[in-house]
Amino acid sequence: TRSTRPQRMLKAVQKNATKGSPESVISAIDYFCKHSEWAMNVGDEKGSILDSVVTEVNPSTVLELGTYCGYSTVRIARLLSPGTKFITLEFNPANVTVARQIIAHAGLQDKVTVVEGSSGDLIPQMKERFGITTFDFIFLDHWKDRYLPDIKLFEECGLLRKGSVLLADNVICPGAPEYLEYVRNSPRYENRYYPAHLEYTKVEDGLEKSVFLG
Ligand SMILES: Cc1cc(-c2n[nH]c(CCNC(=O)c3cc(-c4ccc(F)cc4)cc(O)c3O)n2)ccn1
Ligand SMILES: [Mg+2]
Repeated sequence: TRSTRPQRMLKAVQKNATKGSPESVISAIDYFCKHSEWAMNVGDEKGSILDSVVTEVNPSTVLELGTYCGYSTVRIARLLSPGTKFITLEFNPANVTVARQIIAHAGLQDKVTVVEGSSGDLIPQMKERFGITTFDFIFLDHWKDRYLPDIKLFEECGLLRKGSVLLADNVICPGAPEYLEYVRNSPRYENRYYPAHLEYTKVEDGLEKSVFLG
């Protein structure tokens, strides 16, 4: 049967990227998405903003929602200090398989744990299953209608501390209007919007950074 887009992306990484080089994996995926097939990776423009925020926060605990093929997972993991606890959640089991192979090609398999499942089920399990107390950095890049319920879940589960940084992809396209309204009207968050474009296109999109004030 016909291969899937993530499987074709993995083949492109295995063919074109140097094993053990995160930068070459990132470049190979961006090349594939620009010249072969569009795919919903955060991309190079928004990826550079992600890089700058991760570097600024220098987190000890990281959660990514929405692994997809592991592109942003590789971008984040390559910047983390040794000993950082990094967990990424992916709903689609076929994508989990592809992501683990792309992350391994980058040589970053020991830096991150890829967990299959839905955010609503897994967030309440973070403390008991992974020994997390709070997250220093959270990258929201999963189903856009889950951004709002999941930030409320983080608050309810006591997974945020004063200074925790949340960075949300796609707040314009596909959009997360209820999430934006919540964080921008809540006295408990300090927000900054980073204008950009939908990955590999000229369509308007952006990232919203929200710092939890406790
Ligand atoms: C509930 C739950 C869910 C998950 C989960 N795992 N994997 C994902 C991926 C979600 N990502 C997207 O849907 C997404 C879509 C577009 C897009 C698509 C089509 C267009 F025309 C324009 C833009 C662009 C993007 O940048 C995106 O990130 N979610 C993991 C855990 N729990
Ligand atoms: Mg996204």
